[in-house]
Amino acid sequence: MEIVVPIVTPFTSDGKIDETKVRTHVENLLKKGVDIIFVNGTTGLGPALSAEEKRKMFDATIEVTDKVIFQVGSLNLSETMELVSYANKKDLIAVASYPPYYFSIPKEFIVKYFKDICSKSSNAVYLYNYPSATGKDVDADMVKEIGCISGVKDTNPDFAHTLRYKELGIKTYNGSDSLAMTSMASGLDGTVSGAGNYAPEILNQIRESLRNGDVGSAIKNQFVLIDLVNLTKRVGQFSAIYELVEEFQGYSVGYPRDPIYPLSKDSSEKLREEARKIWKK
Ligand SMILES: O=C(O)C(=O)C[C@@H](O)[C@H](O)COP(=O)(O)O
Repeated sequence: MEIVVPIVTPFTSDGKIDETKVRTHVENLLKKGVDIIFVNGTTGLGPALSAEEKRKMFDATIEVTDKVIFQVGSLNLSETMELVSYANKKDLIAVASYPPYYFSIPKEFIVKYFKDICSKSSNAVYLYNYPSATGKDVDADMVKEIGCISGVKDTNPDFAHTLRYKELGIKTYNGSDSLAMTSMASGLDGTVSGAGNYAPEILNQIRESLRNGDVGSAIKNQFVLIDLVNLTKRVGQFSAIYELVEEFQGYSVGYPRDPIYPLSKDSSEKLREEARKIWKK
């Protein structure tokens, strides 16, 4: 029942990565029971990061822990390969990648993309499958055809789709916050939860309740998480997370970066007030 958090990327007001804030955030999450840090994911605005910025996020995180999944994917394979090679010299759990997104490409290209990454990587290679964001579904049959994927984060409301990967005997996580409890209760290896940035305690409470057979409490906390996530989606999920980390964890993780605009002062205050009503810490 692992808790994996795809961390935010803390930017300064002029759009640079603030490595000190990365380390502070990672240290706190580990203290709060998070097991693995996923860098350069969706919540980390991965597709908006340059290769150098992805590397910076990875370097800042591995200063604190080697329990890291390093998302390296991009639409420039040579950049991705540079990051894979860079990771070959480091200690981490795995490199990961979403499939090439935006462009309509044949399935064979996706298979080749992951085979190319595997051929370069001395680390485990994980798939980040997020069909609603990338427009591509690299399902269990494709993973079998690729033949070298040893883990997957499947952000998918279709839990049966996620279970199919587990049949392959690979590390399997679901990346939907609304399925955090199900992911931990169902024989997957755990949950990947963006909400874990600001509410790691809730994920831990769900896990402890499940370990104690207290499904009632687990579901109650899952509903709190769902309500918080739905609240963030109403104002801009990826900007709202920065606000709620400060509100609930007590430190700043800087700002998002335009065009993922920071919330206005008024929106931030309203969000925080609503969030405190949902989660009476
Ligand atoms: O930020 C990441 O890399 C994640 O895994 C979480 C991501 O898959 C996404 O934010 C999940 O959104 P939903 O809970 O599916 O609305």
